[in-house]
Amino acid sequence: MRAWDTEAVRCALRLYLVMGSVNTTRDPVEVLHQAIAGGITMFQFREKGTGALAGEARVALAWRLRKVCSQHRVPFIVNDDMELAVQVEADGVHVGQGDADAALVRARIGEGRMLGVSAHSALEARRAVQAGASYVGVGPMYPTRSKADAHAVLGPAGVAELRAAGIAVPVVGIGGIAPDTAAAVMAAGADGVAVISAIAGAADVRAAAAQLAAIVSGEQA
Ligand SMILES: Cc1ncc(COP(=O)(O)OP(=O)(O)O)c(N)n1
Ligand SMILES: Cc1ncsc1CCOP(=O)(O)O
Ligand SMILES: [Mg+2]
Repeated sequence: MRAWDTEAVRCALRLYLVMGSVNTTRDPVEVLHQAIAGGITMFQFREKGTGALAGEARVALAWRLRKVCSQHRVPFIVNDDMELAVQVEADGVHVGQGDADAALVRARIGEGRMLGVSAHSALEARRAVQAGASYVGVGPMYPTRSKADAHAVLGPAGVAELRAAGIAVPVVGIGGIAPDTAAAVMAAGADGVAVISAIAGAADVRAAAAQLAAIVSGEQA
């Protein structure tokens, strides 16, 4: 299992697709192929919400998506479920403040995997780092329809607050991010943006990913 040092994590966070079967009307495997072709740098399997797969069907989809990421050397993260992450040999897990305790997840997945933790304040971010987080996900940056129980909108100021408090770990912004807002999240101090609908819901997935990849790399305004 590849060890994920801080700079490798920072690079992986650049353009981070988060998706499950409920986030697209197409085959998620094909969407992932197109997103990788467009330039995503990490993928998170987030199978939750109304209509989400469960049981063997969920595990089977996780394996299919995991194999696509392996073929293209794109890091594969599992949302919430540390046992599924271990089962499908994921590169990491992402948990929120209402999920399993970050320190317990770190102990379960070992030091060779990434641990992402959601944070809505510098205090939560500091506690996540102390628990062993490899990166923190901060949001929602903007209003989102992809997470029914989202925290109050923070805006890019939520990222700037962490940096002003001296939080130096890799940070990714998430929530309602689109081509016209991604640059502001990066300018606030994020190392990358995490998106669901801006890519998974796009008519042309590859083009949507490529546009965001150009923006976060500074090649396009
Ligand atoms: C990269 C990233 N950041 C934040 C989240 C949100 O996680 P969480 O607060 O646990 O909410 P759910 O996604 O589990 O509904 C995330 N998934 N990924
Ligand atoms: C998982 C998650 N965590 C905070 S907002 C959000 C949903 C992001 O989805 P979208 O990019 O479609 O707004
Ligand atoms: Mg969660």
